[in-house]
Amino acid sequence: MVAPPDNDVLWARTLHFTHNGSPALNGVSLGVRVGEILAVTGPRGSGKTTLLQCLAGLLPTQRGEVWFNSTPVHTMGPLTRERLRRDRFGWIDPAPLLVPELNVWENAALPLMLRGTGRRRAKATALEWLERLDIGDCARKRPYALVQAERQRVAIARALAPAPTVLFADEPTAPLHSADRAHVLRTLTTAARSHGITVVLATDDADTAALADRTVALRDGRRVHTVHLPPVAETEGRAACSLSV
Ligand SMILES: Nc1ncnc2c1ncn2[C@@H]1O[C@H](COP(=O)(O)OP(=O)(O)OP(=O)(O)O)[C@@H](O)[C@H]1O
Repeated sequence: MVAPPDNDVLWARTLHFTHNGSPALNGVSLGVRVGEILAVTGPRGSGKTTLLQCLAGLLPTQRGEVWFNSTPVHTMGPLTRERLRRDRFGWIDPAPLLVPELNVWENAALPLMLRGTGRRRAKATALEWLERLDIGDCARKRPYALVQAERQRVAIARALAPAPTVLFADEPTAPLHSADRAHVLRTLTTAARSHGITVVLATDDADTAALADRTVALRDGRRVHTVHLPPVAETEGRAACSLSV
């Protein structure tokens, strides 16, 4: 086993993953640098969610290696992976999963309290994040009283509140209206940059990927190389458009 480069917080080598016989990842290798926002793009079914779940230790590695800060994740047992996720990682699902019995601030404060932060401090931090995501007014409501887009903001606040080392965001703005999307994404990326949080973001939306520092594209469980065209002057762009038409 060769340890990953020092400036990579996460590193995967030739990852393969099969869901009940159906292949999802087919030899994916990648490194995620400390503090970067990395977009994982690709069409539906290309393996984005599976890749994030393997990197986050949610799925056990079947073949290949995953390293976090020079520690092998692929050799960890379920309990060690669970502790790693609790203490170092944050996760945002495409649909918000909140605890129905807890109110909004309690939901947002939950990961902090699970890490051992006292209730008062956890509440104050959760409230700050809820304010940043424009959902502070709902702090005492229960999840059922919120619309889906508000619940997703709570889920994002909950993921950011403990300032995880790595935040995995799987289509985090999927339930939001396009008007809300840009604001929530900008809040997420600004917060990540100011707190030095590394973000791995799965998306099939080009506008969302454009906010990342770097993009890794998947197709049928493999990495594919994308060509980045240099920006062209508006007139040249128009000429190219009309030519292609
Ligand atoms: N629990 C599962 N059981 C069986 N097959 C699965 C399961 N999860 C994913 N797959 C299959 O694995 C492949 C990769 O799925 P994955 O969800 O990782 O891709 P994705 O790019 O995130 O797609 P989407 O954008 O639809 O979530 C697909 O063919 C999918 O049908």
